[in-house]
Amino acid sequence: MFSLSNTVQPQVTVPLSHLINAFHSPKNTSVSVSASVSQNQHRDVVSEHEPPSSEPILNLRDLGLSELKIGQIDQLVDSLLPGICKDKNVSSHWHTSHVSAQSFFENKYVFIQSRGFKTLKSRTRRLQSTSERLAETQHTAPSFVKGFLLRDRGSDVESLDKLMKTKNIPEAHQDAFKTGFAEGFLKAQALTQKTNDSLRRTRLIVFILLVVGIYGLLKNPFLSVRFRTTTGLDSAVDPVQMKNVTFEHVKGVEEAKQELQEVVEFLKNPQKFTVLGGKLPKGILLVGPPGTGKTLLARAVAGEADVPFYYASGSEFDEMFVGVGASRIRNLFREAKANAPCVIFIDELDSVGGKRIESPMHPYSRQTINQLLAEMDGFKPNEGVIIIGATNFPEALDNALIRPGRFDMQVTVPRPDVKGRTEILKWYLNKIKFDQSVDPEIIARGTVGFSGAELENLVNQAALKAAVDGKEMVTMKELEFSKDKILMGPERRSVEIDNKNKTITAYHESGHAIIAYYTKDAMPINKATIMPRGPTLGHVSLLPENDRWNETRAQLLAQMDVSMGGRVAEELIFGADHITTGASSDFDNATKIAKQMVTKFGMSEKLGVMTYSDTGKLSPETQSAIEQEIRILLRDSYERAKHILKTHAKEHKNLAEALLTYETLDAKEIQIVLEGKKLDVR
Ligand SMILES: Nc1ncnc2c1ncn2[C@@H]1O[C@H](COP(=O)(O)OP(=O)(O)OP(=O)(O)O)[C@@H](O)[C@H]1O
Ligand SMILES: [Zn+2]
Repeated sequence: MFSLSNTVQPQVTVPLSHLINAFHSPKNTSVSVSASVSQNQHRDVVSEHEPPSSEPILNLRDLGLSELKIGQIDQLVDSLLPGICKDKNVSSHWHTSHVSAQSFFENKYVFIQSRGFKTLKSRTRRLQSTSERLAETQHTAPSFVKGFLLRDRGSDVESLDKLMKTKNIPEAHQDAFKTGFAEGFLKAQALTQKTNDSLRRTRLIVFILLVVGIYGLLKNPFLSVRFRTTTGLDSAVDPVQMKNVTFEHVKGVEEAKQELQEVVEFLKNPQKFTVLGGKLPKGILLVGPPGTGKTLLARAVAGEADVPFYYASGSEFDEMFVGVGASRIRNLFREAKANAPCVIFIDELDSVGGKRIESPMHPYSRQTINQLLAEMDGFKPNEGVIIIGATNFPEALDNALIRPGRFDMQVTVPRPDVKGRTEILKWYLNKIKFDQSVDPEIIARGTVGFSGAELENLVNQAALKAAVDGKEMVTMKELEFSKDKILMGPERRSVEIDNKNKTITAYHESGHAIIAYYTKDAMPINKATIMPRGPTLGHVSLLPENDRWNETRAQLLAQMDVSMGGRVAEELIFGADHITTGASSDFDNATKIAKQMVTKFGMSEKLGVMTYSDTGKLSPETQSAIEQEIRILLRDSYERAKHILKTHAKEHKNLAEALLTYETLDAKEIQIVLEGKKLDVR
């Protein structure tokens, strides 16, 4: 994802995960972590902050830890912050962390700092433990640079976050909002020609970066790790051979794995595959929320096929210098083609291939995206290069990218359901010591909406908690503790669905399902779920038995009835005063059908077999006759749905309860519940 701090205040930025990698280094004899948060006395965006403190606050050895696991650093920072912040507002929900660590790495003092927006994105990046990312952005910084960096001010996160809160911006759009905000901010600055502090600072930092970059280049030959700056001066690419990462390591995303299996076959033997007539996309788009394992899956594809894996992050292509993004892409593909078969993975594809490219913030991204397109067009399918892109927002992608011959295959990587969550928890629990009290399934039930990365974090935090408390093993208590902690953390609020809402959703979705089940002409149910996905809290999906070319009047009415089922359920179960806004798209749906029946399909007796295309040209009488008909159709549909739900009140309740327990039910399971039989506990 687009990272604001990179662009407004270009600087050495290292995700926390790199810190953690540094900690894992065997040469690491002593590590200290210090954390501070910028204190906010802002009135507008360009607020002034206290310079972050740089004294180490805590010594890892004091904690008796020799190394930090992924996620533990977060907890450390979390628990340190309240002590540092005098300002209660900041300490209760910190949004930016400024963490610095000094570690003995390659016999040099390494200064690592991480800062920037604590978006969901940056959070998951922090959770990542990939060694290639370490290689990408690690810096050796001489002490004079260190001094500069330490004196640098904090960012403007608090004010932005507050603004987003007051404007009620949904989580999914927050990054875009921040981008827009920053763009507006920069534009305004350009307009008023005010060379203020921040701009001067930016220049200073660009200069420092250049120095650091050159320094890094000079140092390169002597180091086993490549040091790359965010300036992109060093645009070399190294493949990362991920031994040992296979599909076995990715839990709870069975469907995605199945879809990718064919890609693995292809990579194992591209020529043979194409001779046999196999046809494969060049590009595969992995679509899903942050931390669901997209990177892991891509890596597993390479691992399964035992081919090189090239990693690039779209946000790195965000350029300040002309043509660097484009030339990086060129280098990347040149390398990859020379080592085919292989996998090129582009994380955060939306930040290089997004639609919002004509902007002062991204003056050169057009070039970058064009280069990417040219490269993708420039090799034949049997050359054995597979490009896997990952994005959280497929809608934000430039259309040119998703045309045939480019990223023309989409694989969804959803948040895991209760079964998937259990598997993921078990997987990570097996890496630590835990006692018999631990029941992964109970934790899984209580973590609706958690991604794989968050579940991993949960287990690690529990392990840290146990260590800090001097316990030998993790028990259920620590797991519950870290679950609650993550749930109550500032970032999870939107995903934490309280029981009341969950119950309403369960009855709402069961309402749809019951109508579908007991209406003769409705499509068969595919599955029902109360897993939140995107903006929805749950959904019921239906499957037409075969492709429908024509639909009968009865089928259309049945579809309307099914749509009505959600709201009717809410009204019957919770009372007319407690109906929710959750049914509005259901009504849209039903209204659309009713309207088409009347104005297009000639299915209204009153208006006859005539089509009414341009409603603007109709007489007021005809207009109101149409509206009247639509209203009647909708009202009748509502009544039919009500009748069915009243008749099957018992089944409705059973189904809602089953959904509350299992979250997702497939067609067969729904049938079992509705026939009054007991579901096997999975
Ligand atoms: N399904 C999963 N099974 C096992 N581990 C997982 C799973 N999903 C996430 N993880 C853990 O979380 C880490 C981060 O996940 P990963 O980087 O693959 O997510 P992502 O979907 O690529 O996120 P982003 O969109 O932020 O790039 C992984 O390295 C792994 O340790
Ligand atoms: Zn609904």
